[in-house]
Amino acid sequence: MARAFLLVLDSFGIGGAPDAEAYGDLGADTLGHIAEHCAAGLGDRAGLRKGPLKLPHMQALGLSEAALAASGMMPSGMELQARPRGIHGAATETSRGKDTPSGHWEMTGQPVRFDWGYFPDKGPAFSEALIAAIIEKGRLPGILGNCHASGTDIISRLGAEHMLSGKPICYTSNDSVFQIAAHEESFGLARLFGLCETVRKLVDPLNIGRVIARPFRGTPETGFSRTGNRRDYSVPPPGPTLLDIAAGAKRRVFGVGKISDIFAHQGITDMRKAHGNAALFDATLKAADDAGDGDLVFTNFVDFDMLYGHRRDVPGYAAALELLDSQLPALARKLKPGDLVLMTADHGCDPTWRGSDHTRERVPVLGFGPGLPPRDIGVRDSYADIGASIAAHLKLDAPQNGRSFL
Ligand SMILES: O=P(O)(O)O[C@H]1O[C@H](CO)[C@@H](O)[C@H]1O
Ligand SMILES: [Mn+2]
Ligand SMILES: [Mn+2]
Repeated sequence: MARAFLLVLDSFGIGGAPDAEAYGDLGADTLGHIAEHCAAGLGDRAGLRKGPLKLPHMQALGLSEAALAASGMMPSGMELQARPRGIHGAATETSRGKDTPSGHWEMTGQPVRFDWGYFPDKGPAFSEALIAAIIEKGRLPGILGNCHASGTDIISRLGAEHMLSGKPICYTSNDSVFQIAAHEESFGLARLFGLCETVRKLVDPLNIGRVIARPFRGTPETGFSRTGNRRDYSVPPPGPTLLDIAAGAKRRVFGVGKISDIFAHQGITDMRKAHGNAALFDATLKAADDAGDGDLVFTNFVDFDMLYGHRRDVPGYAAALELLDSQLPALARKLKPGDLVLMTADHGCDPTWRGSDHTRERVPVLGFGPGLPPRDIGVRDSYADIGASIAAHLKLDAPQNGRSFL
């Protein structure tokens, strides 16, 4: 039994989703395209990284095998292992949304079988009635934005007007999200969080997955940048997840990073916030020190998605993968006999793809632990097999969906 660690490399898809065409994502492949660009010399950035993508530890576990199984193609510059050392394979998403909550809930045993509400990307995104209610209940002079946008673009475009007018910047994407960007000082952080709670209630009837606070700082002269105080207001998962089962069995469930937000704080006993992938890794190591037999440590590494995938930044994404890969031995050294580490992703966000949204892809499933035998688990037909396997490992009741591969 010992402990289980579930590491989500947010948006680290490996291509090959059988339904990608329906999302306009046929051929999208986050790993494959990063590797291809790096091999062609298009992943270099002075002072950051250079040359082909190097992920020796994930490759040793069987990442190339997983990618080949998922997409039918080998990532450029990566080779098959004579003998992969880890659990390796891929998983296909059954939930219809290619968003963060759908991916995380499915991997913990609750696929999303309903359709989320989305806002249109032609014309105004939000209805007049919704805007009027937000203005009234939020006591606002109005709103800015009201469109699909990339969050970094829209604050550089509207940040100055926001500071002058006091109107928050409201925008969305192809995900089921209502995002609110506001200046931490001129608008106020607490006020932004309060507004998000108000809007959360207003968009509940529209079945919107998340309201997201996007605080930023800066001036029109120096430019604006987002801070680490992002907060997600998610609806709760559609049923009990692996986290609820573990917490109900009196196990500790460490939610590192935005995990707690994604699960609307349900089933988390220890919330550990950290800003940036490096700090998230350190927080995971600290949780490894604190977790006891039967406990679960669940970390989301958000930078892959937020800083590099959505920003279509190949060198940044490649460097972040290489950093995480280089840190894996430090986690391995913290493991005790019987521990299990599973690494996966929640969706893709191919940094070479058009637009700035997520991409429908399969995800890798890699696993290791002291004495854990290597195993090809093939292509799983739902992410839910991940949660089912962790439940089996921790000797917990099985979640409602998924089949254990252990
Ligand atoms: O462009 P930013 O604000 O980073 O937004 C991105 O982040 C949202 C939530 O993760 C996604 O829906 C996508 O639109
Ligand atoms: Mn995500
Ligand atoms: Mn995202």
